[in-house]
Amino acid sequence: MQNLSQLTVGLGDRAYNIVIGPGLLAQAGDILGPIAADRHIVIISDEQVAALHLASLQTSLTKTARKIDALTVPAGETSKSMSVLARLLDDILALGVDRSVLLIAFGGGVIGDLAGFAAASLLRGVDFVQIPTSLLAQVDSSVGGKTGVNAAKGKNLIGAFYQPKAVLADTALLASLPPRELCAGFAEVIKYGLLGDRDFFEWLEANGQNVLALDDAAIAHAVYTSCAAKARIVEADEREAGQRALLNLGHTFAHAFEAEAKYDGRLLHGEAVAAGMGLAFDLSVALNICNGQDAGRCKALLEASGLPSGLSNLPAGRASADTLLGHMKHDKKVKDGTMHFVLVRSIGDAFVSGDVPPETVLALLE
Ligand SMILES: NC(=O)c1ccc[n+]([C@@H]2O[C@H](COP(=O)([O-])OP(=O)(O)OC[C@H]3O[C@@H](n4cnc5c(N)ncnc54)[C@H](O)[C@@H]3O)[C@@H](O)[C@H]2O)c1
Ligand SMILES: O=C(O)C(=O)C[C@@H](O)[C@H](O)[C@H](O)COP(=O)(O)O
Ligand SMILES: [Zn+2]
Repeated sequence: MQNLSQLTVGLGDRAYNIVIGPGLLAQAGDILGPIAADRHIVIISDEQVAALHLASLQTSLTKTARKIDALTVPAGETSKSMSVLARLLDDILALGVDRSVLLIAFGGGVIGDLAGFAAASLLRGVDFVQIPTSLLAQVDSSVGGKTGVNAAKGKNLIGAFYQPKAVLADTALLASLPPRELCAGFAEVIKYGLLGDRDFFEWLEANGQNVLALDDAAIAHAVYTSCAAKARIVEADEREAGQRALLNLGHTFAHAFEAEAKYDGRLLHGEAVAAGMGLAFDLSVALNICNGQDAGRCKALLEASGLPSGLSNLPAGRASADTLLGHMKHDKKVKDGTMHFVLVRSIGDAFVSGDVPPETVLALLE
C-alpha cells in the first residue's frame, strides 16, 4: 500500500486509526480486515455518493464481510434530522441485524454525523467506521466522535459523543466532489491554521490553491495536518470540557446563520464557518485583543479560497442582529446563561472567552 499515511487517535481502549491516501477505497476490505472480517456490514450513504462510489466500496468489502447491505438517504443537510434518523434506524433493524453488525458511514459530514448517531443508539450502541468522502469530512467531521442531528431549536442539538472504530480517508474520491463543496470543506482546513498553527496558516496562504486543485502532495498535507491537529485536541479533551471548544472557532456565528438559512442548501456549513471565522476576528479586533492586520490576512485567505469572510458576502442566513443573537443563545457553549466565544489573539492563537459583552456582538452583527 503506497502513499498512505496513518495517525492514531489515542483514546485508550477506544483508540482508532485514521488512514489517509489516494485509492484507499479499493483496499478498504484489507485495511478494515481485522474490524470487518466475517461481519454483517450495513453501509449508510447518501444518494449522490452512492451513485458514484458505492459499488467500488461493496466490491472491496466482499472478500472480508459475511454479508453487506446498503441504505441511502437524500443528499444534503436536511437528512440530518430526527425524522430521517428514525426511518434509518427502522430500515437497519428491518435487515435483521444484531449487536455484531458494523455500520459504515460512507459520505460527507451529514452521513458521518447521522450514521454515527444511529450507531450510538442502535441496540444501545454498535460499532461503526467512517469512510469520509467530502473534504470537510476528511479533515474534520469523521474524526473525534461528535455525532448527531439538527433540532428545531438549532444545529447539532441532539447527539452523542461516540467514536468510530476506524477512519479511512480516500483522497482520490475528492475528484468527484462539486467545487463549491470543496471550498466549503477548505474553510475547516483554514480553521486549523487559525486556531493553533500559524505555520500551517502561512503554508495555506502559499499552497491553498494547490489544495483546491487537488494536487496530490498538497491535499495529503492538508488532510494529514488537519486530522493530526484534531486528534491531539480530542485526545486531550474528548467531551469538550475545555480546549476542544477551540474547534468551534467561527461556529457560534455559523450555526446561527445555518439555522436562519433553514439547512436548505443555500448556505453550506463550511461557508457559514468561513463567515463566522471572519466575524470572530472582527470581534477580537473590536475587543482590542487582536490586530487588524491578522484579521485582514484571515479574510484575504478565505476570499481567495472562494469563501465568504463576513456578513457582507454571506450567501444566505442573514437576519436581524437580535434574531441571530437569539439563535446563539442555544449554542452548546452557553453556560449558566453566559455565551462563550472562541476569540483570537492572533493567527494561530485562539482561546475561549465567556467575557464578551452581548452589545459588542450585536454591534458587529448590525
Ligand atoms: N462531527 C463533527 O465533528 C463535524 C465537523 C464538521 C462538520 N460537521 C457537520 O458536517 C456536515 C457538513 O458536511 P459536508 O460538508 O461533508 O456535507 P455533506 O455531507 O452534505 O456533503 C456535501 C455534498 O457533497 C456530496 N458529496 C460528498 N462526497 C462526495 C464525493 N466524493 N463526490 C461527489 N459528491 C460528494 C454529498 O452528496 C453532498 O451533496 C454539517 O452537518 C456539519 O454540521 C460535523
Ligand atoms: O469536533 C468538534 O469538536 C468541532 O467542534 C468540529 C466542528 O467543525 C463541527 O462543526 C462540530 O459539529 C460542531 O460541534 P457543536 O458541538 O458546536 O455542534
Ligand atoms: Zn464545523
